[in-house]
Amino acid sequence: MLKMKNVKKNYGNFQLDCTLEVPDGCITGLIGENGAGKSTTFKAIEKLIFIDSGEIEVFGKRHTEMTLEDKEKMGIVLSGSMFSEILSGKEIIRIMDSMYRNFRKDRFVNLCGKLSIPLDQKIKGFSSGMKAKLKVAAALSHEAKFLILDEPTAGLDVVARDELLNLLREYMEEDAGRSILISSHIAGDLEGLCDDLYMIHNGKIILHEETDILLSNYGLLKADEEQFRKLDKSYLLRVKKEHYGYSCMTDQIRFYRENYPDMVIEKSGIDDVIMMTIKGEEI
Ligand SMILES: Nc1ncnc2c1ncn2[C@@H]1O[C@H](COP(=O)(O)OP(=O)(O)OP(=O)(O)O)[C@@H](O)[C@H]1O
Repeated sequence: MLKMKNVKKNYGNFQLDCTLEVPDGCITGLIGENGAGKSTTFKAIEKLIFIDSGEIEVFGKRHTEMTLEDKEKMGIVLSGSMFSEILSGKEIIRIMDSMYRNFRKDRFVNLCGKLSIPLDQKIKGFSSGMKAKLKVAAALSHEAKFLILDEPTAGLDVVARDELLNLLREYMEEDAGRSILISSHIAGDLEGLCDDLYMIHNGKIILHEETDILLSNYGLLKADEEQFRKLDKSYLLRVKKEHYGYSCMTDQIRFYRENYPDMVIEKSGIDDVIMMTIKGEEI
């Protein structure tokens, strides 16, 4: 669905250098802290900015060869506001209808009902959660094959976030050929949804892994100085000095559990993997 190869964009001290892929039928997540480069990556895909170098391919076509029809097959959620505040939900329907040949008004109205978005009110009266939900309802209403969702859960409470993630799962179930690229700085949102995850830090992809593997094979070893000295370090990815000795991240938790039964070894959550990848040192 999407291939990005060495896509570079310079903004003064910041340089994006991104290589990633979203396979057909998959949900791929992009996780990174504020300023990591998530929105810049999305804007590059959506052709909202010029890139300095690199290659982007969407729907098997080079970016430069994309037609208006191809663009209509992308369902986009931008991180900032997308619709003018003076518009009402009903006016959004008119705009969407004129923009997308495949706009499904009944679907949009139905989604807005499900998400408690009042279509007769102006957007300026919406809460930030309602504005976030409106953007997703619009992206899901024109038969897009590829959803590109930049922080769609930002500003949502736990219940609304769950509702929205369920809508995305349903959208994928309707058609096996659809794909999603979704960003968040909340790992919990993405781990229950995505097939694979990329982590971006300072504009660079620092880790790419299937979510199942991240959750089943990655672990954190807590070793004192003596344990660390004797430890087989073949399968350690990152090490960090701690007051008790060292915390070590591995993607072979079974190996260490079998061979070091006396050591404290915990499964790592995605937040741990992010922390260790950023703060830990390579071994
Ligand atoms: N138009 C621009 N001009 C100059 N610098 C920019 C511009 N857009 C983004 N940047 C810089 O690029 C870097 C990455 O920003 P980006 O918005 O991609 O991060 P992000 O991961 O989406 O962050 P957040 O989670 O805060 O939205 C930041 O340092 C930002 O200041």
